[in-house]
Amino acid sequence: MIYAEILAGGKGTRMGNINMPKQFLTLNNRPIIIHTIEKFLLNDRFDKIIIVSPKDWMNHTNDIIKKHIGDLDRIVVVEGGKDRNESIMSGIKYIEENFGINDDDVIVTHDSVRPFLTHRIIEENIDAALEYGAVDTVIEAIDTIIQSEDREFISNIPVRDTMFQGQTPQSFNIKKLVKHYQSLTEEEKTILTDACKIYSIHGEKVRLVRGEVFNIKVTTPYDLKVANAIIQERISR
Ligand SMILES: Nc1ccn([C@@H]2O[C@H](COP(=O)(O)OP(=O)(O)OP(=O)(O)O)[C@@H](O)[C@H]2O)c(=O)n1
Ligand SMILES: O=P(O)(O)OC[C@@H](O)[C@@H](O)[C@@H](O)CO
Repeated sequence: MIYAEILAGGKGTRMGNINMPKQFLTLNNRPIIIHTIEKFLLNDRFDKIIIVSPKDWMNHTNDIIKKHIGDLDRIVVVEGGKDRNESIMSGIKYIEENFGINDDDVIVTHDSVRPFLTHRIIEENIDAALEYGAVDTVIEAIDTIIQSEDREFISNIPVRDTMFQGQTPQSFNIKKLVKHYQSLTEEEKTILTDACKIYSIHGEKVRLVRGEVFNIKVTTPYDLKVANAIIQERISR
């Protein structure tokens, strides 16, 4: 089975003073998360599309899906966890309880607040997850990346050609992901800002898929302006 998991279990604190998590803010009159879900619905390889939502926003999530998309068997809303990786695991728990996990099942996980991903990115994630078992979506670093251990002076300037910026989707063989996640210590879990690190921390290979510069994560009020500009530019084409 091939699953999509759209991560919307966060609060969006860096967006500042908003009265709802950022994934529910609108772009061109439709919630950001709806734009994202629609990209996944266009791909018929997904057996199930799991949406992970904060507990208090599950009704709202179901309501806006009904309103903007309709009542679809392929979509289910489940409760998120206290951090992003726990939210990923909540979706996997749902899969385990309802369908069981087979050796070759894969999951394409994606930030609900990256509404501009493309069909190509999704397709390449599915194919690479089936072949390699772990996939990250990245773009080449445009700026030189500066490393500073003390945050005051440069400790290293890595060769830029070897530097990439991580986006999503991140896609995994589900059995392997569960195995690796369960073997992490509690301390290791707290330093993970990224699901692929669950693999690299164990020295495991993760295949790269090229993302797009416009596949932005709507994190701050500035990003929201950029996202609106992208939408307006697409409407006027
Ligand atoms: N417990 C969590 C935390 C985050 N996410 C999701 O992971 C994605 C990327 O995370 P981020 O941009 O950091 O979202 P927030 O945690 O909501 O933002 P902030 O850190 O500003 O509070 C978002 O779609 C967010 O909803 C999630 O599913 N469960
Ligand atoms: O650390 P943050 O909460 O900003 O983001 C966590 C993830 O969403 C992030 O690792 C992917 O979007 C890839 O950049």
